[in-house]
Amino acid sequence: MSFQTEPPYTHGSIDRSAVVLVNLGTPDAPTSSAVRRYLKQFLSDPRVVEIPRLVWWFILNLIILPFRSGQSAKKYASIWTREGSPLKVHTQKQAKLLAGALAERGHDGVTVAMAMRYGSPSLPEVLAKLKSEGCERIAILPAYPQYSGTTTGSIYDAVFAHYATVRNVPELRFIKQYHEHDTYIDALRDSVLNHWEAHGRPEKLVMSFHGVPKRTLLLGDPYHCQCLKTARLLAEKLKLTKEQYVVTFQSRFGKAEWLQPYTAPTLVALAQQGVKRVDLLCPGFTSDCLETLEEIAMEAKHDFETAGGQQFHYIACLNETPAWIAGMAEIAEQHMIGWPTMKTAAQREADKKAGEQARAAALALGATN
Ligand SMILES: C=CC1=C(C)c2cc3[nH]c(cc4nc(cc5[nH]c(cc1n2)c(C)c5CCC(=O)O)C(CCC(=O)O)=C4C)c(C)c3C=C
Ligand SMILES: [Fe+2]
Ligand SMILES: [Fe+2]
Repeated sequence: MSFQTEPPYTHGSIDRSAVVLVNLGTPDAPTSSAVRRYLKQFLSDPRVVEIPRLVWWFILNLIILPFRSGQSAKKYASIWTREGSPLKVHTQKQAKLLAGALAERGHDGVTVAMAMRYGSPSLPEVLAKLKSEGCERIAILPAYPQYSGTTTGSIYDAVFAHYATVRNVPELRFIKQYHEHDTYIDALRDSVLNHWEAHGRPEKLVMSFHGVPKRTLLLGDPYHCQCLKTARLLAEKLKLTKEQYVVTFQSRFGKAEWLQPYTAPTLVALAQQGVKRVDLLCPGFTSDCLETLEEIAMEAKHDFETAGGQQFHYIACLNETPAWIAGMAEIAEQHMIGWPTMKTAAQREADKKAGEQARAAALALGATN
């Protein structure tokens, strides 16, 4: 094992703090080859698919990638924008706005970057760039409010793997979850209330979360409990009774049982029971993406309407809403406590002088810089 050579250590250099907003990742283009590359990296992660590696290698390379890449590429093409994949575009905008929000709150020594767990910009390249810019403290902010080993756990893996080759590792903080954070729940409530103010209320509010295999729940993954808690807190803030909302899970992959109830069959059942209007919100996704814009706003809407439903309203993700940008800033801020991100000019000047004195003392002892 060898570690990267560091630039010569300099006493008194100004170090910065950084927040890295990390999302899942998305293909570089809505083409079969780009989707294949993305799916191969994503679905090869043992956190995502927990079956014996050799068996999975054959299934992935001989069945899933050849068939799914083309089908998924068509779906991506249906949501692609001139700026690119919605997931990446929103995450980029959120990071930029988060930097502004932190600066407004008085944090002038914080860099905000965004990175993807799969695809680009990759976590290793972003973390290396931050290091080259002198960021000595890094807070990792996953785009997922609810913790799951399949998502947040995998971001931890990638961060640890990157620093496993680095000699001078920065101070690290990880934001594990914010499924019950007031600012997150309030931002969701505002989105729903704004929608209702403009369009009236539905008979049922459907809160649809990305699914995971049921087995992960049985093995101790807290994701399911955290989704239910988010839903309960949001329902309380909206003053909904149990009959007025339902929690469902979407995006099932493969043949195994995933968390239930599944979103699409629930919508069909609601329509068959005579429910004419549903509003659907995806609280677990902080940015709109393939799973919300195509699977929900197109496919699920079609399923509901085909089964006799009349109005299907999709309520967009938090994306760049001011309440959510402020929410992210508050969450990040709470995890940077103790970091010198709000130093006054006088404090900085004093730090610089102390650094110069330490450097002079080190040179006197024979150090070379
Ligand atoms: C194969 C197993 C999968 C698990 C487990 C899983 C968990 C999981 N995923 C998200 C968030 C997103 N998933 C997205 C796309 C997506 N997810 C899977 C599979 C699993 N996800 C696949 C194969 C895909 C790709 C699309 C497809 O071919 O169907 C996305 C959207 C990405 C985009 O580019 O827009 C998000 C976001 C969570 C939160 C989660 C577990 C909690
Ligand atoms: Fe997924
Ligand atoms: Fe999907």
